[in-house]
Amino acid sequence: MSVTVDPEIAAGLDHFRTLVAGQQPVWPDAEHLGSVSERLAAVPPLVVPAQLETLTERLAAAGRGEAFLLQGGDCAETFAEANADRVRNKVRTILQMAVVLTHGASMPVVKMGRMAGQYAKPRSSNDETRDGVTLPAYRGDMVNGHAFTEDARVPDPERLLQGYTISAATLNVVRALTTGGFADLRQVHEWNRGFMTNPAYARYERTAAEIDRAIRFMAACGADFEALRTVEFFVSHEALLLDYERALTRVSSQTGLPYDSSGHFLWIGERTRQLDGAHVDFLSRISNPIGVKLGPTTTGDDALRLQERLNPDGVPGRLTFITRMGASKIREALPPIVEKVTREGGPVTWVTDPMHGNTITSDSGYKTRRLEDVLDEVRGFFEVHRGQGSVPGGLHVELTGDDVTEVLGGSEEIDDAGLALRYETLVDPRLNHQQSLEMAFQVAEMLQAR
Ligand SMILES: O=C[C@H](O)[C@H](O)COP(=O)(O)O
Ligand SMILES: C=C(OP(=O)(O)O)C(=O)O
Repeated sequence: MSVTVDPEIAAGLDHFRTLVAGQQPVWPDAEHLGSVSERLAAVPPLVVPAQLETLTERLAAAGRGEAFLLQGGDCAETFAEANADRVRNKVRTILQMAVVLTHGASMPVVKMGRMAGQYAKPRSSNDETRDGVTLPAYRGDMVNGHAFTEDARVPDPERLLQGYTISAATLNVVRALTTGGFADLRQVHEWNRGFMTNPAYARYERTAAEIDRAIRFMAACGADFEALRTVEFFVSHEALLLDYERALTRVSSQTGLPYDSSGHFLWIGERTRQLDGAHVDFLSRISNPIGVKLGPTTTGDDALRLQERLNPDGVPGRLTFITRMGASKIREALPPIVEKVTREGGPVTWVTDPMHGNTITSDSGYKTRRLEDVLDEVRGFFEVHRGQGSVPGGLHVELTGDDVTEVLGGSEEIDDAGLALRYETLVDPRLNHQQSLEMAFQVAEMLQAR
């Protein structure tokens, strides 16, 4: 008698439940979580396997130095800001940065949002205390509310369903923008409209004028520009809430492989990358392209073991290491890691996150970062890879398309007093639209030198 084994069980997708999972909310009602998980297991996927294969190829190209990954978006997306304006502003910022990079370095740019799913956050502390009152920390809109009240801070599984719905709606806007004409390269001037008063925008305008001229020249030569109408755009988030990620995982009837349909690219954070932990186990079993954040305490052995565990077959583009060392540490901390993985491991796409190792508290008490530190870490990243003969394959940044004042510096010289003007993030500080463009111009120069 033949026995049919459920493909999800055969793939060991629930093995992570036997392991330690860091940074999980304490859900007050296990039955409620169970019923939400069942509902999520039946919803349509947000992404499909063919897109994941394409992205794996793109990331492999970035790993070989034939493309460059630009991954950006909010630290913590919120449900309230999942509206057309905010999504459009972020997509536009990424498109503008990509234009600057492509133009400056003649390099295809793989465009990816930290978007449509970035609703859960790891925290340094489980609690937050204000004026003698202690409540559970805010862990992202997919877990609890940001308001400092007892009710809001209780983790609520219904938020997982809301997160799915809002991810779907966000993805819908992203698709409409990237395939419906807004992202057409012939709109390169239009994206800058209303932003013309500072040096980064003026510089962007000159780049746009050159691109425009080149397009008009090619059009006059009879070139077909239909391909410029749409852009390939992927979405990503931290795979933190394993109950959600597991419920969104489907086994493809075509390939027989499990894929997590919650986003194209998923990463594990610095706080949950333990080799014997639940997150590494779960990500080792899905076939999406995946990333791991590596902080300054990572050893070469840690990185090598992760590479062996998460990409045992050495598939190019499957694994991205996103290093986030801090500007003052990267030049010492990164070389031994790159050396070990390059000498003894399989293919890896190396990406820099110059945000998370450079967080400081300003004198007035804001959690912030200095743009100069952020840029210095990117510079260090390029220097280390040049020294090691490896490839700096991409940039991962926390940014917004709006004129917030959360990061110090830039040509508008945001200082400590200026932070108060428009400090809106619920967790970590993001580059604003103009700082993002400034960064793109500097990174384009580094890429050109590469
Ligand atoms: O985005 C990264 C982390 O979630 C964040 O830095 C944690 O912030 P905390 O130290 O305020 O908890
Ligand atoms: C938490 C994050 O980063 P890290 O894991 O690098 O601290 C993040 O990118 O939101």
